[in-house]
Amino acid sequence: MTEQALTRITVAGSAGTEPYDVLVGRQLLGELPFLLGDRAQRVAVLHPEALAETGEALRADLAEQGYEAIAVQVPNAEEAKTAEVAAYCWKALGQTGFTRTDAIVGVGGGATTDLAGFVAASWLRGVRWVAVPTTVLGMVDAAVGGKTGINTAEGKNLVGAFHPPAGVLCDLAALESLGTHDYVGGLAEVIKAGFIADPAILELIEKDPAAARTPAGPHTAELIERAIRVKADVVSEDLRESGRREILNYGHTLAHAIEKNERYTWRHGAAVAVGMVFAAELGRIAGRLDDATADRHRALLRSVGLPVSYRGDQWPKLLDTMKVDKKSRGDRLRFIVLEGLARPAVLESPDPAMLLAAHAEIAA
Ligand SMILES: NC(=O)c1ccc[n+]([C@@H]2O[C@H](COP(=O)([O-])OP(=O)(O)OC[C@H]3O[C@@H](n4cnc5c(N)ncnc54)[C@H](O)[C@@H]3O)[C@@H](O)[C@H]2O)c1
Ligand SMILES: O=C(O)C(=O)C[C@@H](O)[C@H](O)[C@H](O)COP(=O)(O)O
Ligand SMILES: [Zn+2]
Repeated sequence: MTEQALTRITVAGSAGTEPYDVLVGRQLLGELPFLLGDRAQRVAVLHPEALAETGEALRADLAEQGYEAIAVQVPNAEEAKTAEVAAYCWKALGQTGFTRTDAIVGVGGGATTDLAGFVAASWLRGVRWVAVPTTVLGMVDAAVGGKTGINTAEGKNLVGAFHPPAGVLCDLAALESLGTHDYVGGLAEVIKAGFIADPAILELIEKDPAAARTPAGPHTAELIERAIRVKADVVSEDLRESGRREILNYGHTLAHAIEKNERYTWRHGAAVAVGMVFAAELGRIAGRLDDATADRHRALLRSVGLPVSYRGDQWPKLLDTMKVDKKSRGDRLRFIVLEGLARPAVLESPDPAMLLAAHAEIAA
C-alpha cells in the first residue's frame, strides 16, 4: 500500500493563543479525537445542508468512539452566517448540555466554518473547535487564522471574534464533489495569496489555467499548500489584525460591498476577484503599481473564469457600504494596494476622483 502524503503547516500561537496545525492530505479524520482534546465528552458537528451525509457520517463515527455527538444542520452558504442561525446552534448546544470542555466541529465551506467558529467563540465565552474545510476557499483561507463571524443587515462579517481552531483538517478528496463555480471561486483567494506574497502561485496557474480549475489538476495540492503557508505566516505574526494581517484583505473592501449589494447571491471568491482588479487599478492610478502587474490581475483571473467587472450603476451604494469596512478609521477609507508583486501596502484616504477612476475600470 502506498503511503498517503500528509503536509503539516503550523500556525504559531499569537496574542496568547495556542499554536495549531493545518493538515493537508487524504483520510484525515483519524486525527479528530486528538484535536478534540481529552476532556471533550460532547461534540457538535455543524454542517451545511449540502453535506448532510458527511455530517451524519461524522456524527455516527464520533458516537461509535464514545462521544455524545450531535449533528447540527445549517443552511448552505451565506444564509448560515446570520444571528438567527447562530441562535439555533446555541439552542442545540444548550439542550445537549454543552460545557466548557466540550467541542464543536465545523465541516463545510468558509460560510460554515465562519459560523461554527463564531458559535464556538461565543458559547460559554469560548469552547474548543476544529475546522474541517471542504472547499478550496475554506482550506486556503477561511478555516485558517481564527477570524470567525456572521453578517448583519448592514454588512458582511460585522459581528465576530478572533477564536483560532484547535486544528484544521483539509481532506483533498472533499473537493471532488464541489461544483466548478465554487471550486473556481476559491481560486480567487489562492490568486490573492500569489499577488500579495507568493508569485510562484501565479506562475503555476498561468502555466495551465484550465488544469487549475479542477481538483484533478497536477498542481492542486501545491497551490493549496502554498496559499495556506501565506495565510499561516501572516496570522502567526498578527492574529488580531493590528498590522500586517490587513494585507489578507486585498480586494476585500469592494468585494464585501458587492456581496452585500447582491444580497449574497455572488460567491465571496467571485466578488474578491472583481475587488482585486479594482485594488490593482487603484494602485496603478495612485502611481504605486506598474501597468504590467495591474494588467496581470485581469488576465489571470479571467483565464480561470473569474469575473473582472461589475455593473457600473451601483457606485454610490458600494461607496456607502465600503465606509463600514473594518479597515476604515473614522471617515478615512483605507485600501490594501500593491507597490509591486508581493509588495502590499496601505493606501489611506484616496482622493474620491481616484476611486471613481478605478471604478470606471471595473464597471461593466
Ligand atoms: N474567516 C476567514 O478568514 C475567511 C476567509 C475567507 C473567506 N471567508 C468566508 O468564507 C465564505 C465563503 O466560503 P466558500 O467559498 O467556501 O463558500 P460556502 O461556504 O458558501 O460554500 C459554497 C457552497 O458549497 C457547498 N459545499 C461546501 N463544501 C462542499 C463540497 N465538498 N461538495 C459540495 N458542496 C459543498 C456549501 O454548502 C455551499 O452551498 C464567505 O462567507 C467568506 O466571507 C472567511
Ligand atoms: O483572514 C483575514 O484577515 C482576511 O482578511 C481573509 C479574507 O479572505 C476573509 O474574507 C476575511 O473573512 C475578511 O475579513 P473581514 O475582517 O474583512 O471581514
Ligand atoms: Zn476573503
